[in-house]
Amino acid sequence: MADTDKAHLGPQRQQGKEGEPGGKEGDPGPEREPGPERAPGGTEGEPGPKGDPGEARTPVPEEMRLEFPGDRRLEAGHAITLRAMARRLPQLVGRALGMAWHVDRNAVVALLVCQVLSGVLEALGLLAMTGTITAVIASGHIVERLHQAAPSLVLLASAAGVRAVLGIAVGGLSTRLSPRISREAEMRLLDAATHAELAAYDHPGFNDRWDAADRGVEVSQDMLNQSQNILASAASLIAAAAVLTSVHPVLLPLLVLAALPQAVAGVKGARLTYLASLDTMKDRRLLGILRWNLVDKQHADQIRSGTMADFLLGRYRAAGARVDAATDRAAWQAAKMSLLGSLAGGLAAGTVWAALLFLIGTGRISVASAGTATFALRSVATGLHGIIGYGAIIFRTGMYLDDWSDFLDEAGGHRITRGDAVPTGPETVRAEQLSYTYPNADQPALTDITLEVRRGEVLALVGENGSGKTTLSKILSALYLPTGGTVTWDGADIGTLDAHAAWARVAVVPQDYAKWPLTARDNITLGQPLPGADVPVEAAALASGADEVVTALRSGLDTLLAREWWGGQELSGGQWQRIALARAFHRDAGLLVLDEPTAALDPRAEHRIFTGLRRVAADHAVVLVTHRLTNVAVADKIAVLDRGRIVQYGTFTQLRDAPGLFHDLWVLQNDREPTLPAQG
Ligand SMILES: Nc1ncnc2c1ncn2[C@@H]1O[C@H](COP(=O)(O)OP(=O)(O)OP(=O)(O)O)[C@@H](O)[C@H]1O
Repeated sequence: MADTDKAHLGPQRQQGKEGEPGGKEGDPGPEREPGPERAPGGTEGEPGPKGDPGEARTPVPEEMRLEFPGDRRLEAGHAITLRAMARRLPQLVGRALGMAWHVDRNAVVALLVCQVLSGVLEALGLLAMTGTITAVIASGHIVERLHQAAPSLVLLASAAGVRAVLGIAVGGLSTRLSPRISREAEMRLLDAATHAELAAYDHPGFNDRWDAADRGVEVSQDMLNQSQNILASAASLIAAAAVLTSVHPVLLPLLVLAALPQAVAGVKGARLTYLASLDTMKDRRLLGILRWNLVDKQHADQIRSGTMADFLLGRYRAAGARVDAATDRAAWQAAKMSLLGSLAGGLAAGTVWAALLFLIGTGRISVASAGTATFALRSVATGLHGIIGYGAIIFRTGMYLDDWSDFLDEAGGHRITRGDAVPTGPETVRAEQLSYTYPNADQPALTDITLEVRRGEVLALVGENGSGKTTLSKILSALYLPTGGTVTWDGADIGTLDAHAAWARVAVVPQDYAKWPLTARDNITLGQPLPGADVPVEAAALASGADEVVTALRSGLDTLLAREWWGGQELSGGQWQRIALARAFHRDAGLLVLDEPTAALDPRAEHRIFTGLRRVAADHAVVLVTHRLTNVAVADKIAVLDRGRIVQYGTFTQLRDAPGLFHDLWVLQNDREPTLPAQG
């Protein structure tokens, strides 16, 4: 069986948070945050091209480094503009609040109230500024002037104090909401992934989309902070703009114009960062996979015995260097952009200040109003800067979240869209001229397969490596749908069946069975106990030989099977295989698929399985995949596969005694005369 799932979602997600892919490391990183004093509680934080089979190919060494689909990169590059950002900002803030609303609506209401209050208080504070300045610069005795300024000063101080408290409340509410939003986003993503067709994993694009969506989960918790920073900036901007306009109407439009260059630079910076993140996605995934393989217990012995650590670390270093180089390039370009923006912004700001001086000089505004305008100008500038800066960040976050929601909409492009018929049985599984070609494969893995297995029968699939046995067993059990021909269960095409209901009727022991870090009982029942409590579990364990394993466990069925986990116990390879068999025998299924079910078993345990198989077959249609030809004597029918086609079909004795592939393999397997040392 070709193990295509080594780089699957599991390990990647596990490293996601601290390492890679999609982790923090190597991330081009968020842009520097604008206006830290502004926001209460703000935190940031194909396979190769399918060549023409007729063409001669130049062999290219295939590194674990793939190219990102160009169209998506282009799309993203074009999408990030100032206008697009202005259009999307309210939508993104709405989305963040919507997600938060779903998680905890009371907290969202409280958050919004705090923001509005904070804006109102800022406006009051600025207005109080005029009273204070007027009183302080008036003529008269200092005590009298201070007395006159007292109400404004009290208002100013109270507004600042209450705003500080509101800031703390907003911080607390965000801390409460953010992780919950992230978990909700992750739950939805995991749910979508488990509702994708199994074949999705064979499409290279699926992993890309998963990575991008996974990134969306990571940033989802930042979205609320970014939104509320924008809201805070907007609230104080509106308050200060109102005050500024009351001082003189020309000041506000001038200031908005002055902020434009920095807005453009901010958006361009966000675009560069996002594109760099897309460019490095494959290498970041590679880092994650390498990291996982370097520390995973399953490979720890082979890394040592194969002295592979230096080689793998070298690969890690090279991929990391590529990520760093791309990140540096983006950072350097963004810095240049930012410098230009700041220069232009500085010139524009100078114009605003000159206008203010002009207004004072020509007596159009009083000195007290000019004082207020100075503070309001600063507030408006910080507010604008906040909206632009956080806008650019949330815009980028929004792009990751788009990837996330796209994945949810279509389960990564592979949502299961089969029928809704609920199967019983199946009593008869039949393949008719079945063919199957893996995505992006040049050759079909199966061609023109016609066979049948009924309840009470054992059908064996034999053939050399890569002949298509595992693929066929996956199609018969409705895990894959054929790309040609049909597979029917009791006459119903498997494409018309409800997928989950169909899988509930199948018990599979795959070559690489899962070793769940659960108790022995849960490892057998898979969390789906049958009526009768432990009685069916014990019966399944007895049939598979797992009874001996369970008896030897410290707490029997209650023992946790995973030594890395606190209190767990570890099993040997063969002991695990007995548990995997018990799992299949326990299932209330009509079709039983056994793919090399005894590869790890000792002769006694193997004998027990095969002598018991006829009993098991009484209630099941059994498909048995094995290379041990003595074991297929138990089968009613044997299909011999060669390069995806059935080349022989018959009973054990018919095939063994007739010339053909089965006979050849049989002879080779039994050609084991011990070579005696030469007599000297
Ligand atoms: N996920 C996949 N994507 C692309 N090709 C695949 C995939 N899985 C298997 N194949 C190809 O399909 C063919 C049949 O593979 P399959 O695993 O069904 O063979 P098998 O007879 O079970 O082999 P083995 O005896 O080694 O387990 C092989 O050529 C293999 O390379």
